Amino acid sequence: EIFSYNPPKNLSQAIIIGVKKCGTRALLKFLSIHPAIAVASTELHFFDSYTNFQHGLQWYRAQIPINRSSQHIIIEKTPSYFINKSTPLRIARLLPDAQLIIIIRDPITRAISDYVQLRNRHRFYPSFDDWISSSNFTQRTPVKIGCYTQYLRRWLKYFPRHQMHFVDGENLIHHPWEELEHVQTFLNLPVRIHREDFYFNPNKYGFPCLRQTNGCLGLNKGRRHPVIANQTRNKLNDFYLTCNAKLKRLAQINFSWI
Ligand SMILES: Nc1ncnc2c1ncn2[C@@H]1O[C@H](COP(=O)(O)OS(=O)(=O)O)[C@@H](OP(=O)(O)O)[C@H]1O
Repeated sequence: EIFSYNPPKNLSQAIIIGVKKCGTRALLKFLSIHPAIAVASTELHFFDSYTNFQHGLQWYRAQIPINRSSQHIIIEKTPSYFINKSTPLRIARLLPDAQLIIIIRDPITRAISDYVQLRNRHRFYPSFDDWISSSNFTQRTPVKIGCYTQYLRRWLKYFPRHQMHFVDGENLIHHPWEELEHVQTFLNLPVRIHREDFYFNPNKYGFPCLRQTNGCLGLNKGRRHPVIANQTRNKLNDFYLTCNAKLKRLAQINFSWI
């Protein structure tokens, strides 16, 4: 039954499939100001949860209400899709034409961001440097995720490269309008999001916000990061060197931090 749903004509779907802690929320929020785009306000976890998946595509689509008649592209973001084993096949079966948006950033910064989130949830937690000093540091999920190619390979089995778009999460912080222009072009949309739509907020460590009410992200985004030792950085740099080189080839991208 769930495979028999026919999407309404003229409605296309894009999904921000990840990556966790790379700026997925900022990207979705910024895209939501485009007149043609409707977004899901929460992470839907439809394709990575067996229970949610049983609700079927009709349920999924109902989670993304269309508020304006101009809206014809619906977008949701669930960062765990990128690393979830079942998700690529499920999306390929149900939404074979979906456009996949993948935001990635410097894996070291990403690992620190993931670590800060974990530390906030636990009362006692080792420092980042101690955490990386252990011999099995590459097995820690926050470190592993930053080796993006391991997961990207799986996606490329189900989707051609031209159905994917990579966003530079570092540049989204410094020049959001540039990254958004690329996304709008990828989605075949006229460019409606411009430099004037943004300002940099000194109260949010200089992160960009939209020039509108509630235009900044919430307090759980843009957290303070710990300063890390050179030794830690070098260790992570060595680990990510091969991953990044593979990424450059596999994704055919050339971001400044790769
Ligand atoms: N404009 C703006 N405002 C605030 N934060 C911004 C922005 N752009 C990118 N970022 C970075 O996004 C990081 C959080 O990424 P995600 O939204 O993908 O996190 S999550 O996976 O949904 O938890 C978040 O990570 P932390 O700095 O560790 O909080 C930010 O570095």
